[in-house]
Amino acid sequence: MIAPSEHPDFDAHAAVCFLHDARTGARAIVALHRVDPTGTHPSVGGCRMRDYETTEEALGDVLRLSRGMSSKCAVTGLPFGGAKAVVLGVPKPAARPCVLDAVAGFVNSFGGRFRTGVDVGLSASDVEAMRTATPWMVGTGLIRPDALTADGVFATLKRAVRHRLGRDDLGGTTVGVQGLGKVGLRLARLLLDDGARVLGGDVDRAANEEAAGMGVEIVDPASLIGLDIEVFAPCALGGVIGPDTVGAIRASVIAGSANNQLATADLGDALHAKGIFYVPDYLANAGGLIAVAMQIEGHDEAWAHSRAAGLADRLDEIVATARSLDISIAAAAGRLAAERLAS
Ligand SMILES: NC(=O)c1ccc[n+]([C@@H]2O[C@H](COP(=O)([O-])OP(=O)(O)OC[C@H]3O[C@@H](n4cnc5c(N)ncnc54)[C@H](O)[C@@H]3O)[C@@H](O)[C@H]2O)c1
Repeated sequence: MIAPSEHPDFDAHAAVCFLHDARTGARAIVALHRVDPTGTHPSVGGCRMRDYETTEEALGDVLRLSRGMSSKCAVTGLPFGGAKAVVLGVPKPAARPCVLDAVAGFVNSFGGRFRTGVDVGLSASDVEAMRTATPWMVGTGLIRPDALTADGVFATLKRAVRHRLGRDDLGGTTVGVQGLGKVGLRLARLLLDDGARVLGGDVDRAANEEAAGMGVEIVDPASLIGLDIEVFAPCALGGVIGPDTVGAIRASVIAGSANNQLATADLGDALHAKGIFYVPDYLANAGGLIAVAMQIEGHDEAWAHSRAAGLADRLDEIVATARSLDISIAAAAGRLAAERLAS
């Protein structure tokens, strides 16, 4: 396997640590992209569990996701460093508690400099189980991160619709939600309540059934990106907008919760050239981070709700920069994040 520093997604990460637990066979990687040198603020990011095909694939995922967390902290003005954990392989149910225990011990070894919580493949009950082995699990406060993530996506999606389509409410707007998990399902509910027509799809049949019961029109999730919809909301996994798919997009707005939606950073400019209003994923989905900040810093619920709603105002600032410099929204957000990280 190549050294982390030679991986194309390595971005001068502060630390990349590997777990290989001999007792359980558990394997995990923690990447700390940026750390607070004063030790005042921890580095934060969720813990993802997936069946990666190779260790390199998992390494690339954790390097990109932790960098995205730093961008998220920067654009939201939160003082944490970006980090992430990935667990390599979904264990059989009988082995799951032991693997979670080993991963929790790994998290513990960072002594609080790394805080983590739920991400794809981990449930709230998994996080509760890990809390028995480490006090550094987050997202267990009064507001669930996935709920606030959906609220933030909804707020930025609506603002993007105002910018691009000139509408203040979603009545009659057609939105396609790809992935109907914790975030996608709640987002679908918010969209329906606002009058949108919601098409959605998930690879999981139970998720589709639950969404259909709410009024979502179920379609093949892979086809969603090319459908004649006005808004595309990717809420499954990353890389959904790639060089091969960008040409097929007919939506005018893209706003969703999935991390790393663009397979490569230059696709933000390609979307802009097509007249597509792309809300940078690390802004749209920053609600989860706000829920975590609320818990770490001891804020109240009103603070968290107002910060999540305020993501739409952050989008306005980014749009103003993009217009004044005649660059894409993705490029303007990238500049803002880079400037804040540098300072
Ligand atoms: N939960 C949070 O607080 C949070 C915060 C920020 C970003 N995100 C990101 O948002 C996305 C969704 O998070 P979540 O918490 O809802 O996860 P989740 O695991 O609850 O839901 C993901 C859903 O996507 C489905 N899926 C997987 N592959 C798919 C495919 N190819 N096509 C369609 N559906 C597919 C899964 O079956 C699942 O139902 C992830 O990318 C996650 O990293 C989540």
